[in-house]
Amino acid sequence: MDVLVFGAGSLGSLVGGLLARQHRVTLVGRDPHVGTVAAEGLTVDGAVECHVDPDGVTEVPPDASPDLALVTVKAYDTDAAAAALADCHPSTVLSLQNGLDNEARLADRLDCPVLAGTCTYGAMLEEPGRVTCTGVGEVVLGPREGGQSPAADRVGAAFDEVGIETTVAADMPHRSWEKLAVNAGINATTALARIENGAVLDEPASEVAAAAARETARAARDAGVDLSDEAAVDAVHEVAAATADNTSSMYQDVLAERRTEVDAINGAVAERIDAPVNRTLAGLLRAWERARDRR
Ligand SMILES: NC(=O)C1=CN([C@@H]2O[C@H](COP(=O)(O)OP(=O)(O)OC[C@H]3O[C@@H](n4cnc5c(N)ncnc54)[C@H](OP(=O)(O)O)[C@@H]3O)[C@@H](O)[C@H]2O)C=CC1
Ligand SMILES: CC(C)(CO)C(=O)C(=O)O
Repeated sequence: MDVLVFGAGSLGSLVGGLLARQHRVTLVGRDPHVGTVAAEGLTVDGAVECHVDPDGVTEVPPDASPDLALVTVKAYDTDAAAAALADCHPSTVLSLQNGLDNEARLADRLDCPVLAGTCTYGAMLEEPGRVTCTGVGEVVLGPREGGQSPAADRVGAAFDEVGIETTVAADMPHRSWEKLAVNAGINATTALARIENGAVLDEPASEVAAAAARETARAARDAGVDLSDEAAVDAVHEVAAATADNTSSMYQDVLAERRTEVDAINGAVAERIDAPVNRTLAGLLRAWERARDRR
């Protein structure tokens, strides 16, 4: 399979690197990382290890026509990804991003099947040319509207072939909303309280996280997806326990003074329904982002 990874930072480099064990892969990202990959190859270390030689470029090549375009930019760069991919007419697109609506925004601009995905692998770009797998998890993917499709089966088989733990799912709307509830509960709470994921199991953080997850479940039901409050809160507890020592991606962003994905997570819930907890969490993170912009 000819795979183009748009947004070869931490996650894109890990998944692209693993796919490059069997497939022809082009990493589109930033220098000096992609230049180093082009010159010296990509090293994957940590929980999975390999050295591979994908192409590394800063723009989608003019002659590209990939079988699969993998979107791994942050949620706030999704529209730019869609614009860049529109010219190369990929046969299939898969988003592995966190946050709501990434797939819908890609589908608005692209004339091919857009698959939804969730990913619980952990990845960290340590230095140009080297990405660490900080935890083996699972990729779940399928048609964004639910059901089955030949495109989802083909991509699932390509991931399986290189040893990525993969499930092709017929209920992606439910799974995407459940992942959103986990991120809505854990990410902003940990970023604002400056705690590791495991601390979300204890009061008073647990009540904040559970309230954000329950509101997310209500927004899911409002959108026609059957996610109960109890299932959403259970998912937060399961993930917080399984990733107890993790610094959530939003807490990492705050520590590194980077923009967060709060608009696509808590902000997206508060945009859809009256959700005071998510609105407050989003407001506090946005206030921090504004102060950061002024510094
Ligand atoms: N890292 C992880 O373990 C996991 C991440 N995710 C999700 O995956 C997504 C990506 O996360 P992550 O990999 O950590 O993020 P990164 O910021 O590490 O990677 C995204 C990369 O894409 C680059 N990029 C953005 N726009 C362009 C462009 N127009 N052209 C070329 N390169 C571009 C960014 O560069 P620049 O910063 O310079 O713009 C950055 O290097 C997020 O939605 C995240 O929530 C999900 C599960 C696990
Ligand atoms: C699952 C979780 C909460 C793991 O840290 C995550 O997706 C994130 O940090 O963005």
